[in-house]
Amino acid sequence: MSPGLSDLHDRARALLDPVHYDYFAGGAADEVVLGENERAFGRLALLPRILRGTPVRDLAVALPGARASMPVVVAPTAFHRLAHPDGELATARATAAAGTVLVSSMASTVAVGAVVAAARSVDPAAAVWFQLYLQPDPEVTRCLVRRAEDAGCTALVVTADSPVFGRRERDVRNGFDDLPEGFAAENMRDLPGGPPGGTRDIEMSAALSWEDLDRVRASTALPVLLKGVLHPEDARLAVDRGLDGVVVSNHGGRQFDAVPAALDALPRVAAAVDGAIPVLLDGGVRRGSDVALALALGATAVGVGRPVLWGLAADGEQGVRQVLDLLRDEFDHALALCGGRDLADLTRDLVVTRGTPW
Ligand SMILES: Cc1cc2nc3c(=O)[nH]c(=O)nc-3n(C[C@H](O)[C@H](O)[C@H](O)COP(=O)(O)O)c2cc1C
Ligand SMILES: CCCCCCC(=O)C(=O)O
Repeated sequence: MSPGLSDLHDRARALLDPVHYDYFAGGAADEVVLGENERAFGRLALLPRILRGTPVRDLAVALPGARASMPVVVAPTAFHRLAHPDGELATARATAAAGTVLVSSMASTVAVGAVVAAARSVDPAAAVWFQLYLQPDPEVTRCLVRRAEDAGCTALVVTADSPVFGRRERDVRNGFDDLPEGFAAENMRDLPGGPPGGTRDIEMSAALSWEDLDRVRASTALPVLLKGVLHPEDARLAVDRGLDGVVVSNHGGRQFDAVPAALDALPRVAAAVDGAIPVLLDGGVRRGSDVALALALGATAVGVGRPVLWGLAADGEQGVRQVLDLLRDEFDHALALCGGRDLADLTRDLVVTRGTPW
């Protein structure tokens, strides 16, 4: 982690309620995957090309429903008002100012309409995607999709890695199982079957299937991406079923502590997709060189989760700006040192395993 990010992390830890810090920082069970996500980047090295660069590099990338100024988007994370009173509004403004995409969590503490409005107050063309957990009651899912459409979101990201909620032992130890008084998952307010004026719980369901996802695909004209893909066969199914992108992700090590690091799962997923749709990756991205490695292994862009929360907790909108600016500068620097002019120059032949002659 760069000194800039680790400083923000230290400040965030000092400012946050320790129970909320643990919720943000923690992972499932022994937190093996949490650490592996970061260590996986350290096991690989980049093999630069020389004498083929340019002084000004093009970092922009076309994504479903968005053109981003760099291949780094803000991954969906819940409950930003626990990190800072401005919550998701601050994150949305900072992300729009950085010219990239905010994936707004269904478990946001600000309703999606206000999140999009905050982003568009900075840049009228700002792209916000809506992250969705399919709900067992299809009518609730339909309402959430409509809310995202009405808010002006430009894509949906369906998270499918949570048939049940991960065992997060820090949260169990801390007794953190509900939001404090005065905070709510605002997108869940006034939904069918919920209390009038109140919020419904977000439900995880092991009964959901590809057919439920097909129904969402058929119900909207928005691009639909699938998040939580690790098995190449699931990536192939996503292509076959007309999805618009996949996100290789183990939920930041928060769901199942027996899965591979996200980066280690990427090459086979990218091979299975074979360029048919964009492949995003999140989990453990902490440096611009991590972004370059992921792109060289087949990612179209990466998502960052916790670093954004540390920036938000440390310094609100400014802190999130700092995180995104830092990653952009570092990535641009890494691209220059690889002899790259644009993202297409980050190819598989640049990646070697550290510690073994190649
Ligand atoms: C505090 C926290 C809350 C999260 N909430 C969500 C969520 O609401 N929906 C979702 O799909 N993923 C959620 N995630 C997972 C992130 O989208 C992403 O996969 C993960 O944070 C990436 O790893 P990183 O934190 O190492 O960058 C959450 C992650 C964290 C740390
Ligand atoms: C049942 C509450 C759902 C909140 C989801 C947030 C999340 O995905 C996380 O990793 O935490």
